[in-house]
Amino acid sequence: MQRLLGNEYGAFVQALQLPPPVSVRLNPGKTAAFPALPRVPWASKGYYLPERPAFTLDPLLHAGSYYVQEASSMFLEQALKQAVDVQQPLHVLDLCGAPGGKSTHLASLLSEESLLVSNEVIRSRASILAENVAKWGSGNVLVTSNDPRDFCRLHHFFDVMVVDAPCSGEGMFRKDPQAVVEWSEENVKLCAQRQQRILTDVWEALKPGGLLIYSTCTWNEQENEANMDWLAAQENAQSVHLRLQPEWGVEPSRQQGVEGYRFYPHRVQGEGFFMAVIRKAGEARVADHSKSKKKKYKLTLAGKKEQALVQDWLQQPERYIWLQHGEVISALPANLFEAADEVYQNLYVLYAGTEVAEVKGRKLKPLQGLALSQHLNKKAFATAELDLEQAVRYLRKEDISLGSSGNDWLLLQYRDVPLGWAKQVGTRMNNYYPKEWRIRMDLPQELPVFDLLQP
Ligand SMILES: C[S@@+](CC[C@H](N)C(=O)[O-])C[C@H]1O[C@@H](n2cnc3c(N)ncnc32)[C@H](O)[C@@H]1O
Repeated sequence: MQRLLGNEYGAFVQALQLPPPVSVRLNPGKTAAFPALPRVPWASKGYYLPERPAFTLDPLLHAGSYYVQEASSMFLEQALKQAVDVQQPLHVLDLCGAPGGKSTHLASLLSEESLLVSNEVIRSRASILAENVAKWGSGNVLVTSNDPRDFCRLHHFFDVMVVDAPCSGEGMFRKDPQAVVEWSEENVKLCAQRQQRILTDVWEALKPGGLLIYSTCTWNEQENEANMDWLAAQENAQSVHLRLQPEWGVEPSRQQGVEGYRFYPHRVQGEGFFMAVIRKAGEARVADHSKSKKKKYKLTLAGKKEQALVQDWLQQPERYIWLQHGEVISALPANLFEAADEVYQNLYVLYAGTEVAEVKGRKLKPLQGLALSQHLNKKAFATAELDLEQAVRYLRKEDISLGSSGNDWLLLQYRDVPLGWAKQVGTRMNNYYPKEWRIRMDLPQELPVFDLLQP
């Protein structure tokens, strides 16, 4: 580091002793709030908080109104906005997706006609990714759990690929003491080799003219510039230049042909991070979304009766195609059918679009994905507003009582933002919050009040 930083090394070491900044990114599909907080300069919805609150006790976090994300990582927004026309319908891959920071960010930046495939190879982590994607509620994401090598089956499929690679984590040293314990020169070498393998494996799935956005949370050159130069030389790919504002403090870097962007804690309010963007050789082509007549599809449509029942549960139902997988009915933007089917043919899909309902005999049970969808038609359901304590107890999957009676599904909300479903049975209320998602921490005597989304 001393070699890389020269006379800035002292300031760098000092910054490592300071507490890491806390930042969040708001979900524009769920809140129009403009909090009176300092902004993350390179991300339109990123804000710094003065200290780290007990986020777990804020119902709006569980509702997907915001995501707690380290600020440097939000630079992805600049790569995407500067290097791609995000108004176009795109096929985008987030290869190393869990827990979902970059995927939820991508979901907010892409158009509704775009398909985001959000992948995580480790199955247990893929479930957390699916949970965060469902909470974000954009409805145009397929969550998959595959090894990078499986993506070669999707030949020239993606316009953009984000590879936020597993790395030696030097940039996380002040946030995660375990990263310090695990660091060794040998591990850096192994990480660099694994990254090369991952990049080689997925390259085939990128369209000619497509973009690769590569990032790590480490500083050594082997895992960063050297890897990008190696790939660009091997594949004849071009470096993509991003414009930086001097006040951001982001440092451009270059070993050979590819320009990278470095984030140091003494220069930016964020953790250590590296990003580079390269373009695959060849002509860019717009994705063909037309439906082929001869093809045998893997996706099955929901029956007419079921479709009729769920139709008005989403706004603008004509935008969707209604799928049925086992007992689950999901909605997918209709223009994505062909592309989604191709993904289903080749990969293991864990979550698709918006999970709307489960077929229970002749009845339908609304699902959590619907409650948290940005496109939910609230008018189709009875709603009830919870106070903070009721909301937290609901999210702990405790029994709560609102003193009402009835016999129907209730959409429970906190500050007008949906949290999930309950079913009234007479005066009793059954809590349908997903068991795996429940808050497990013990409650303090007094709950903190969050004003994060207040102006
Ligand atoms: C830096 S993290 C991704 C963070 C995520 N992009 C976000 O913004 O929330 C790297 C991810 O790569 C996954 N991973 C580990 N080994 C991998 C491999 N061989 N191929 C692909 N992904 C791998 C890890 O499980 C981890 O979830």
